[in-house]
Amino acid sequence: MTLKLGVIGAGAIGQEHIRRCSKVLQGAEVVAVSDINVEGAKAAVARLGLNAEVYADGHDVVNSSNVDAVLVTSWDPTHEEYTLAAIAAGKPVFCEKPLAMTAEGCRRVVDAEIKFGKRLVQVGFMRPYDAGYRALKKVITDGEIGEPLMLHCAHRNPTVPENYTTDMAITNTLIHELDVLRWLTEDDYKSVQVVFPRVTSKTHAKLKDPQIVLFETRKGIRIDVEIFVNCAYGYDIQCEVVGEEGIAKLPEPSAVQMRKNAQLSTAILTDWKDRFIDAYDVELQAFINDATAGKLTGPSAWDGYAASVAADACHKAQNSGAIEPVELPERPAFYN
Ligand SMILES: NC(=O)C1=CN([C@@H]2O[C@H](COP(=O)(O)OP(=O)(O)OC[C@H]3O[C@@H](n4cnc5c(N)ncnc54)[C@H](O)[C@@H]3O)[C@@H](O)[C@H]2O)C=CC1
Ligand SMILES: O=C1[C@@H](O)[C@H](O)[C@@H](O)[C@H](O)[C@H]1O
Repeated sequence: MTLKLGVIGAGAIGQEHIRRCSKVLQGAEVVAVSDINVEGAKAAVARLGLNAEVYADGHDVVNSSNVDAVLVTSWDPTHEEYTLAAIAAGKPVFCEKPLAMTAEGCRRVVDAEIKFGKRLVQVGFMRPYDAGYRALKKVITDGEIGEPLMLHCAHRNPTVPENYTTDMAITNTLIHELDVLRWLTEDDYKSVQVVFPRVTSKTHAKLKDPQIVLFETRKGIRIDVEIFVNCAYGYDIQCEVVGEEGIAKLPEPSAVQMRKNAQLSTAILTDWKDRFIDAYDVELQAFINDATAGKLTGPSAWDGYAASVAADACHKAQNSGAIEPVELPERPAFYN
């Protein structure tokens, strides 16, 4: 069976996901695409040589009788609305991160899904599908470094556009760590503080950059995450786990080592599309397989909610400068 996909949002990642679902992965076909920029969507469909309907309104994609499952790849503030619409239509939906702009919004999705009575939502947290993070988790769960005590992490982008603001460093960027570090440590956050180092001259008035986010987990692990989205030199994701018996570090992406002009060097990637290209393939193949089988198993609406509860606390901490509690309610049995 071929799963017929409708995609809402044909920008950077929308086009990447349309390409991989049409040209790389098995078992799916993109039959409908929408974007408020209809001409852009038409151009993307034509470039890939697809035979897909193009709509201006994402709800037409959700409600098309030709569409079996939906990918939401439009701007962050539109995710909740389209995900709720897909649930109302009883269609599986892969929603890019964040699931919603606030924990309250994510909770509406969780409640709608529970009311529907079956998992329909996978959130686009791709890092748990990344071979490097999976290898790091295995080292931890195999007990090779003893119990984790501290994590030192960094999320660095070379640059961001003018419309990227201080709060987006949390909702749009740190949200990946908020999910993957829960998954890695099998723990939840207890409290958070945000501190602002000296501001880079490469930022603009509405973005304080860099930021350091400090967590304590329920088990007492201390985590620091540097978010630096105008770091200039590359796209760089770091994660080091300090355990009782040793240290484990996220592997660097593979790159050829060069000896040239009296220098030893390895290139650093500059684009998120390349850094996690394999992980995106694996996460979407999993969604296609699971949606076809009628049983989703990837990052859930609850995971989206848990990340957003922590994100809300981070926003509070950005403004207060204080240590703020992260209060995640007990996970409903539906998500066990
Ligand atoms: N998992 C990951 O690593 C990544 C996830 N993302 C997420 O994917 C989403 C899209 O990001 P990008 O592609 O980088 O942004 P983008 O700005 O390149 O593309 C977004 C597209 O959505 C369209 N759009 C906006 N509102 C819409 C609406 N109501 N209905 C239909 N289309 C609408 C825009 O016209 C634009 O073409 C964001 O939510 C972002 O957080 C983005 C990059 C990487
Ligand atoms: O999700 C992503 C972008 O939306 C976000 O803007 C970047 O900061 C992240 O590194 C990237 O993975």
